[in-house]
Amino acid sequence: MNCGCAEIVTPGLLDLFEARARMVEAARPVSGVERLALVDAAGRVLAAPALATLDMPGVDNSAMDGYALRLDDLAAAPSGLPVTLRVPAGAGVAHLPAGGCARIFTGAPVPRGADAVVPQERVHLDGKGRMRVSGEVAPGANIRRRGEESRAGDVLLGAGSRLNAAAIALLAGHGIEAVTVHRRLRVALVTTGDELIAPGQAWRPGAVYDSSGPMLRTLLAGQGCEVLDLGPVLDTPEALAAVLAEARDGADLVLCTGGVSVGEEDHVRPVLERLGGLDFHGVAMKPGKPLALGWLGPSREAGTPLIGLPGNPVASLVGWQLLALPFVHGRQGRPPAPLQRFPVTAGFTRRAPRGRRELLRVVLDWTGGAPVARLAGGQGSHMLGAASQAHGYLIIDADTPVEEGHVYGYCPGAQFLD
Ligand SMILES: Nc1nc2c(c(=O)[nH]1)N[C@H]1C(S)=C(S)[C@@H](COP(=O)(O)OP(=O)(O)OC[C@H]3O[C@@H](n4cnc5c(N)ncnc54)[C@H](O)[C@@H]3O)O[C@H]1N2
Ligand code: MOO
Repeated sequence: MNCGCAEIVTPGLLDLFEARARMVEAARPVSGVERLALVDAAGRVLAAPALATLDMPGVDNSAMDGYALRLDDLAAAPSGLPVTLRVPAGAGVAHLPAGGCARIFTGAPVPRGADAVVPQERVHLDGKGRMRVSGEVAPGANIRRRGEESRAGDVLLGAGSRLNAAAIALLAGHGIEAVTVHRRLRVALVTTGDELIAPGQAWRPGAVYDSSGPMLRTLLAGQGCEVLDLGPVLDTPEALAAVLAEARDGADLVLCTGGVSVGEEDHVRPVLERLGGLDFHGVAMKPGKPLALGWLGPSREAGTPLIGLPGNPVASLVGWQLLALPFVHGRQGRPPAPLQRFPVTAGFTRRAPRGRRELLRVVLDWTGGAPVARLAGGQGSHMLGAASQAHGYLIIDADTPVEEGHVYGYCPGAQFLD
């Protein structure tokens, strides 16, 4: 399957991983922190480590619904132990009287003196309220020990950690009510193109409904960014320069789509060079080739960074995920993360991408018990259908054909949502 485009080998393209490293290197964290209630901090990035307030677990407690006992008492009472105590979750730490055992529930404090918990499935209760156990019981069985996960004062999450659902739960479990987080990143979004129209506007031949704008707004919102929406902009250098000058003030990053290729209607690069400077332009990736990083303002240090994503929507998506996202994370104070990849077998053949790495939109088929990558649909960089269905990308090195049954690097899409 191919998009029918002629393959052009462009000299001087930056290697994908080199471009990613340049993005990481260029991304300085923004200053400014705020104190937020934990419940309002989902998706935000910690600006200071979060410390354990308690030993976790706070007390020895039961991992099972069952019976807490002393192993010595059990060994000494072949006809069973009387149930002399009942410990529900929420009870304080009791004492287990010698010669008896305690009915206990998951999470309830193990009474002092008990050295094992037996799950109720392994217990027989006779008519006299005595409990007998089948099988061996190991010392410490089914007891979650105080402090086995962390101790009071330990670092639970370092500065730079994103507060995902599990992180929120971890801090909530320590009774933490408020956290210090980096302020939201302000991103100015500029879509370019005379052809772009918005939903509700009448379509005419040649017009294109703006799909990258809504896509990028969704992606930015998913990263907790504040979006200043400044598009669509007409394809003239004057219109673009005016919008970029406005975008520069008050944004931590300007994200542009379209107009970044080499035609005379593509003004991003020349305007960027006039209003600031260019770090790089052109990456050996397919889709996503004409991606640019630069800055608006007097210098890289004092200016506002700009990432120019290609106009084709799938090129924009891939450029965002592999290159813009690590930059956004760096600006948010998150540490760089490696691109997650693992080997997966291709279930199709395909001609070699010329001169650049190709990121094929694939789904993983598990029907044979091991994953096999299949094309998710048409691979043109204007074809959003496959991108919307794909589980991830099969990464094909430049000038390497895809052969069915051979193994290639698979890059899961879920990593870009974190
Ligand atoms: N002679 C060459 N032409 C092109 C090259 C090249 O190397 N030499 N590279 C091609 C590649 S690869 C890509 S990717 C595109 C990117 O071009 P631009 O970034 O300049 O994007 P535009 O020309 O403005 O638009 C391209 C395409 O995408 C549609 N588009 C743009 N914005 C949106 C949007 N917000 N929503 C939906 N669709 C959008 C636009 O209508 C065009 O069809 O350049 C190739 N050309
Ligand atoms: O091949 Mo472009 O990079 O269409 O995205």
